[in-house]
Amino acid sequence: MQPLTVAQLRGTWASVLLPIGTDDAIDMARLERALDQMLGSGLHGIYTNGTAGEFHTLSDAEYDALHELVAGRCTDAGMAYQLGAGHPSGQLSLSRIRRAAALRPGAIQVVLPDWLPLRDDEAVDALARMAEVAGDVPLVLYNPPYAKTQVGPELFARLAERVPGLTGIKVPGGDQHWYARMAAALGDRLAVFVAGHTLASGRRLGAAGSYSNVACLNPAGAVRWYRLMDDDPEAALDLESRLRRFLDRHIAPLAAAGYSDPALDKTLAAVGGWAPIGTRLRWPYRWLDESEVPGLRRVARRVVPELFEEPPACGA
Ligand SMILES: N[C@@H](CC=O)C(=O)O
Repeated sequence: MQPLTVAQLRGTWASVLLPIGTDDAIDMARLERALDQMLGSGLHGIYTNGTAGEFHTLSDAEYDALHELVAGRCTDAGMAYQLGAGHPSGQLSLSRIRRAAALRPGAIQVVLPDWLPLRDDEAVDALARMAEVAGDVPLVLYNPPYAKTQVGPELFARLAERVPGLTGIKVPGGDQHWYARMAAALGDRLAVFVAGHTLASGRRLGAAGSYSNVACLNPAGAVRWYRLMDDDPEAALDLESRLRRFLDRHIAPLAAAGYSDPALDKTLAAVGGWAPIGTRLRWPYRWLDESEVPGLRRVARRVVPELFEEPPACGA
């Protein structure tokens, strides 16, 4: 596909989640079924290899097989796609960026080298080299709260200035002061993507879109909510506050109990029940037992029914 410009980088993007078998291998048949659902859901795009996509567990062979599959299916369906090439080792990232770029995604998501925190000049150097390897495919810098190098508005601005190939960032977001600092530092030089469940309020403050946990819950529902943000902003904000209540009361305690982000995102997908992904994670991470899902689903369907207009495709 064509490289995505800052202005084109918008909307609700859904993570490819990996169905994992009891042998710890990726179940490609179930993955195909999940892709079928995602490709028919009206998403702005699909991406791979976020934390939710368990990028930190993939061998090179799995990385290549997954990316050939996703790039091929998206191209055939006319769906926009981004490929993740993050890796805690900068050297291994460069190799993944090179292979991802050959599959012509709209952008490549990267993380900064992550074993040791980087000085600002090292972060600039890392991203500049990644952009050089990506060639004409733009980069989106993924900087989650657990990244060793935390990038603030001023460093994002410096990265945008020094690395023209950087078009977007994927960050948790923040309060109105955070958005004001980001706007002052960046202007409209980068597309800012924030946490999915904050998108209705975030778009009002300048967010361009989300790599969305709401799309984990229900891809088609997340798209309907995005449209509601334009058609009826007050109703979209009301949905956001109910969604935050559900997450605060029912998902945040799982995080507090030590479940990882992919465990939470896969739990959301199981609650949505739109594809046979399952809650299982790859070794050594713990996942929520599927027996917990029906109770969570009952609550979610009561609190945010708009996200579940169609019946679940599969049961948990
Ligand atoms: N943080 C996520 C977004 C989905 O929940 C990711 O790993 O991409």
